[in-house]
Amino acid sequence: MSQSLTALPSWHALEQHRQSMHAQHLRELFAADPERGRRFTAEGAGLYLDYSKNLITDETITLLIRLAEECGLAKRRAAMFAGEIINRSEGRAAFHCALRAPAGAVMHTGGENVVPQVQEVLARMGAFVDKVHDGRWSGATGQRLRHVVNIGIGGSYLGPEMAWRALRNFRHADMDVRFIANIDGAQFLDVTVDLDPAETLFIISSKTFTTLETMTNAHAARAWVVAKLGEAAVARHFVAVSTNTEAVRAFGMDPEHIFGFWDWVGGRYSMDSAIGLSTMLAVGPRHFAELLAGFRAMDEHFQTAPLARNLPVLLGLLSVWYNNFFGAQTQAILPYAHDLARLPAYLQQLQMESNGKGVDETGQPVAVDTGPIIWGEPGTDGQHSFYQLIHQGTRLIPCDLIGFCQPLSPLQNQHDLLMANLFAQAEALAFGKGATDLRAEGAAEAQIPFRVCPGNRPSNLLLADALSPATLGAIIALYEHSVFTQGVIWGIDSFDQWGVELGKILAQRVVADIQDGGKSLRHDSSTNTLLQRYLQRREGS
Ligand SMILES: O=P(O)(O)OC[C@H]1O[C@](O)(CO)[C@@H](O)[C@@H]1O
Repeated sequence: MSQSLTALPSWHALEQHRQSMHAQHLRELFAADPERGRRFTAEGAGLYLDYSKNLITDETITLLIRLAEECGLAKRRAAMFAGEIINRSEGRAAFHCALRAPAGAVMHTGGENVVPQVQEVLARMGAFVDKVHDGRWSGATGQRLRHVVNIGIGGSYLGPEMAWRALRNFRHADMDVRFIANIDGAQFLDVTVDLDPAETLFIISSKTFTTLETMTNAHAARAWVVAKLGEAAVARHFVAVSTNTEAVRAFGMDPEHIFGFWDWVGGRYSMDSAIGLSTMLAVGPRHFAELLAGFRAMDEHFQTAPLARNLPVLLGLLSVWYNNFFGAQTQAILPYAHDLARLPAYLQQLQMESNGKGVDETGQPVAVDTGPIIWGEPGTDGQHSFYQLIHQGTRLIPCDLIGFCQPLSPLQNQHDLLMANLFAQAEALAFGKGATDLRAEGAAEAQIPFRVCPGNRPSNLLLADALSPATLGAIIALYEHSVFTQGVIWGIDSFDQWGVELGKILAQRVVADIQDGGKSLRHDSSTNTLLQRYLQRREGS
């Protein structure tokens, strides 16, 4: 696919069109078209996208849409929603859209309508959450379980942690949710330091139930509970979320306490599956249902809106535009919402694990760059740190700025100040400030080269009314489908992640080497020397 990608008529046309964009500046594009800020907008699932401050013209969008058509986006999208095996290297469907299908919908994969199973797990989750909330499910000593610790990593952690923070205003009054992901004991000790095992419920979240970090932390948690409450307490203080029921049983957990999901749910696409149990414990079943409704609304928009007005398609194609035609290597996610502090980290896995691929679906090397590096921090913090490089540095960094009209945490006029910064940054990025304006303001001539902000730095601005559960669901599904759109253009499998396996296997070998005291080191000279030094010095002096 990717060999022929560069041979597509639309790709050629985009290359030529890109040349014609060299001399264009957003200042002129806006001056030439007073309607630009209204025309280059789209709406769906409660989200308003202003993409007018991108380095685009009408022709750019026409050509990008043509590219999507020539790459068969509509057909690939239909295949995903039909539960076909689109994750070919793993022989699986990527059917996360079935997780938010309404009860009664019919969605087949592998010849089976999976909606009843999804609904059954959701109902079990809801019943369990209600019991924890009203105290019918208590700890082994009869005390209320007020603290939930989710043990999981990657897709079994980033979504739940992001949602715990994002939905701060919707939390059940006395639920405290914490997360242990890292195998570094520092995190376990830090998270549990002030917890009482008698009031703590652990959720062991792992699709495979084999992940070293998660299994190690799960055993540490088990020992921590057993030390205070005895072996019999495990059943009251541990539940599991996994597709691997056999392994959960082997861990010693009652099958009744397993909340399952399916191999057609990728880890990084699983926050709306049972992996969201900690989210449901945090915000309750009703808000969790609203979160799913937000995902669903964006699924519907993605399936039905014309490509040129389709939010995920536009975002995905704009990413391709900068990645492949401007050589942009990174993309910044800048939420102007403190509660979305972990969104950049969440989207990092979603985008980089999905589209960080060097071969196409047929196993041939790709001919063009694929997934960009995703990074970011909430505004306004980032403004006082790395925005300098975005405004005046030598690299082009397309930015997604995200804001909300209504504050859920009103404090004096601070929301207006926050939003003023958001709008001002988008303006500054696009239009900058030239030497003429600086001179007119009386800037010292010697300072002018340092003070000029060239502008012409692209951004999307995503605006929603409030950071509600439904809005969060819509935002996540927006990025899921944007990532999908990009993957279709590049012709890659966005749903496997073979690249992370090698490190896992080598780590197991190194663990064995450390355990036998380095007697038979068979690595390269660098690794051997590092291990020897570590073994000599790890006890300290
Ligand atoms: O849920 P599991 O199976 O423990 O895997 C955790 C994470 O590890 C990965 O496989 C990558 O190492 C991710 O894709 C996944 O989200």
